[in-house]
Amino acid sequence: MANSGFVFDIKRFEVHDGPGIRTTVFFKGCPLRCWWCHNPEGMYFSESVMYFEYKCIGCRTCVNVCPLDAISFDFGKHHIDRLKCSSCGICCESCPSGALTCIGRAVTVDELMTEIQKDVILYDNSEGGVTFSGGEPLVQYEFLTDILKECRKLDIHTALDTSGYALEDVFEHVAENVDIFLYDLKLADNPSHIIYTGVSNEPIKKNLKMLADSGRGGDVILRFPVIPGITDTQENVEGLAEFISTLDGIKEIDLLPFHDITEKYTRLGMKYNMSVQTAPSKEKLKYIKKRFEQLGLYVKL
Ligand SMILES: C[S@@+](CC[C@H](N)C(=O)[O-])C[C@H]1O[C@@H](n2cnc3c(N)ncnc32)[C@H](O)[C@@H]1O
Ligand code: SF4
Ligand code: SF4
Ligand code: SF4
Repeated sequence: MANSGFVFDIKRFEVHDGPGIRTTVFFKGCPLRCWWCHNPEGMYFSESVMYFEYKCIGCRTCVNVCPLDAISFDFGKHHIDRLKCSSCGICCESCPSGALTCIGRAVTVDELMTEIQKDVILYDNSEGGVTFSGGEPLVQYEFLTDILKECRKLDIHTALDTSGYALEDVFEHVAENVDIFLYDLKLADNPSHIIYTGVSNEPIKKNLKMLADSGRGGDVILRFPVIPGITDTQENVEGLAEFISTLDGIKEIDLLPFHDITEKYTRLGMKYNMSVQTAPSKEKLKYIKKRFEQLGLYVKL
C-alpha cells in the first residue's frame, strides 16, 4: 500500500475539470512529452525549480548556497545549470524574494484526504467532487488507488483526467474505483503520436476501448486538445472520428483550444517545442465541433 505520493498543486473551487465544483489534485510525473503541454512542471517526478525573473533582487544568495555550483550569473543574467541541479531545494528555501520556487511535494493519503474533505459541502451542493490530474495520475497508480478508495468510502465523486497511457491491468485496476473519466485523445495516427507525445497511442486506444466494451462508455468524457497544425488537421480529426465511432456509450467530447505557455517553460529552463503560439481559428473549431456532432456527440467548447 502506497501511503504517500508526489503532487505539485491542489486547486480548490475548480469548475472546468468535470461536473460541479471540484478540487483538482495535480500528480507529478508523466511518461508522455506532449509538445504543447501546459503543465510541464508535472512532467518530471522530481521537484522542479522555477525561476521568476521579475521577482529576483539579484542578491546572489542562491549562488552561494547551492551545494552543486549549479547557479551562476552570466553577464548579469541568472542561470541554473539544469544538468548539475539535483532539485535539493536549498536555493528555494534561501531565496529572500520568492524568485526561486520548488514545485512538488510529498503528501500522505491522510493529508490529501484532509485537503479534499474541506469542500465536501460544496461538492454535495453542486454535484461536484475531486479530479485527479497532473502530469499523469496513472503513473502513481498505487497512491491514486488508495485515494480513490478513500473517496468512495466517503461517497465523494471522483474524476480521472488522463492520457489513458498505462498497462492494461493497471488501468483496469484503477478504473474500478473511478466514477468518471476525462479521457484525452490527441492523435489518431501512431507515428505522429510518437513524434508529438513521445509514446505510442496503442495502449491509450486499447484502454478506452476496454472501458467502452465493459459498458462504461457513459462514464467517459473525451477531451481533445486542439493544437494548430498538429492535432487540428482534417486528417487527424477524421482519424479520431473513425476511432470514436467504434466506441459504445460515449456522449460527450470537450474541445480544449491550444493556449501558449512559453513563459512557464522559460521559468523551468525547459525547451518548448511549439513554433505556433496562436490559438486555433474560430473556423477550425467550428469545423471540428460539427464533425464530432455528426457522430451524435455533445461537443463542449
Ligand atoms: C495537462 S493534462 C493532464 C492530464 C493527462 N496527462 C492528459 O494529458 O490528459 C490536462 C489536459 O490539458 C490539455 N492540455 C495540455 N496542454 C494544453 C495546451 N497547451 N492547450 C490546451 N490544452 C492543453 C490536455 O490535452 C489534457 O486534456
Ligand atoms: S535545487 Fe539545489 S542543486 Fe538545484 S540549483 Fe537549487 S540549490 Fe542548486
Ligand atoms: S536568491 Fe533569489 S533573489 Fe537572490 S539572486 Fe537568487 S533568485 Fe535572485
Ligand atoms: S500527457 Fe498530459 S501531462 Fe503528460 S505531457 Fe501530455 S498533456 Fe502534459
